[in-house]
Formats: sequence, structure tokens, C-alpha cells
Amino acid sequence: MLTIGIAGGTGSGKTTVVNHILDELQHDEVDVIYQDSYYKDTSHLTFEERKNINFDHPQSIDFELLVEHLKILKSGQTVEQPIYSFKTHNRTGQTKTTQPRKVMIVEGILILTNPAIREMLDIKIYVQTDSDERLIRRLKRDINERGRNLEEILDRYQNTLKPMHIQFIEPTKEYADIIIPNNKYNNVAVEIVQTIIKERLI
Ligand SMILES: Nc1ncnc2c1ncn2[C@@H]1O[C@H](COP(=O)(O)OP(=O)(O)O)[C@@H](O)[C@H]1O
Ligand SMILES: O=c1ccn([C@@H]2O[C@H](COP(=O)(O)O)[C@@H](O)[C@H]2O)c(=O)[nH]1
Repeated sequence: MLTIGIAGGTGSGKTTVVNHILDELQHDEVDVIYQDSYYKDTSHLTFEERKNINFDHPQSIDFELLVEHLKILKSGQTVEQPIYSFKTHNRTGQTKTTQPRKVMIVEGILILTNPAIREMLDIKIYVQTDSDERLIRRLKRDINERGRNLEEILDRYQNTLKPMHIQFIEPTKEYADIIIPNNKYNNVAVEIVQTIIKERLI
């Protein structure tokens, strides 16, 4: 199994890059493990308490389960990837059956902060986008798709997202094998990554 990590700040375009890679491969050749699926289960908290969680700190992620699932996939067995709801800030209780594939993509803002995950990745990619561009994208996406309002997004940006990005996410760029500049759609970089994947699959 070729394991590819795709990190980068929120709104940098990680999911978009992943989707371009998926488009080029056969459906049964590739699957994705989303770090967001592994936010810790917080069912014991009220919605108001969950809203105050710092979701940009590595401690918000159940890395133990994520690492265990990657090990299971690498050993050729299937896992049940939790399904997460950004609207309720919690796992839904449902899972997605994820089978081992020739290519497994691991995507998320904090994946390169974890040494055990870094160790398991064959190719580490960091998607690099300026913070103003990321904030604009995040505003549009979170209002349209994640049920947030302007004040909530800007509060989170100033109080947790920006400091956590500087402290934890941006420094992981140094672990990357490939950095994709993504202020604009970068088809050339994505095509290079697709070519590398195809070569490794031969
Ligand atoms: N290069 C780009 N230029 C403009 N908009 C982009 C670009 N890449 C992604 N987007 C848009 O920005 C938003 C966030 O992108 P997404 O891929 O979800 O980022 P991430 O997964 O890193 O948070 C989406 O609405 C997406 O369509
Ligand atoms: O319940 C939650 C969990 C996370 N977030 C925010 O999501 C982003 C990470 O997702 P991307 O798709 O990479 O943007 C992170 O910055 C968290 O702040 C949330 O709002 N609610």
C-alpha cells in the first residue's frame, strides 16, 4: 500500500487536491482517511461545550485510533472510519467501511505533527496557501456548508485557528517531500503528484 499524507492549513485546498488525485485513479485503487473523522468523541459534552473546543490543537485528534486504523489497513484488513459532523461538532455514530487499497491518502491539518503517522507515510505533501486566502475560503465554505456565521468564524480564527496554525501546522512543512503552492489552482503540481503516484504503482 502506497500511503500519501496531505497536510496544510485549513482552506489551503487539501480536499480539492485529494479529489483531483482520486479523479485520476480507478475507484478500487484508492481510498482516503480523513483526519477530521478522528476528532475525539465528545458525546459527553453539551453542544455549547463542544463549540468551545480548540479543534486546531493536536490534542483534539484521536491519533491513537488513527494510527491503529492505518496499521490495520497496512496489514491488509478493513477498518470502520468514523463519520464526523461539523454541524454538531461530533462523530455521528455512523462509520464508513474503508478497505485497504493500492493507494491510501491520509488528509488533514495536523497529520504531520504526529511522529508515528509521519513514519507510516511514503510521500508527505504540504499544501501551501497564504493565510488571507485561506481565511476567505474558510469564510465562504463554513457559511455555505458548515452552518457557521461570520462572527463565529472570525472569533475562532483569531483565538485558536491562527495561533495553532503558527505553532503546530506551518512548522510541519519541513517534513514535506513536496510543497504545493496553492494560492491559485495548481494543475501542474497536481499532475506531477499524479505522475509520481502512477510510477510508484507500476
Ligand atoms: N486553488 C484554489 N483557488 C480557489 N479556491 C480554492 C482553491 N482550492 C480550493 N478552493 C476552494 O476553497 C475551499 C476550501 O478548499 P478545501 O479543499 O476544502 O480546503 P481544505 O481541505 O484544505 O480545508 C473550497 O470551497 C474549495 O472549492
Ligand atoms: O467540529 C469541528 C471540527 C473542526 N473544525 C474546524 O475544521 C478545520 C479542519 O478542517 P479543514 O477541512 O482542513 O478546514 C479546523 O481548522 C477546525 O477549526 C470545526 O470548525 N468544527
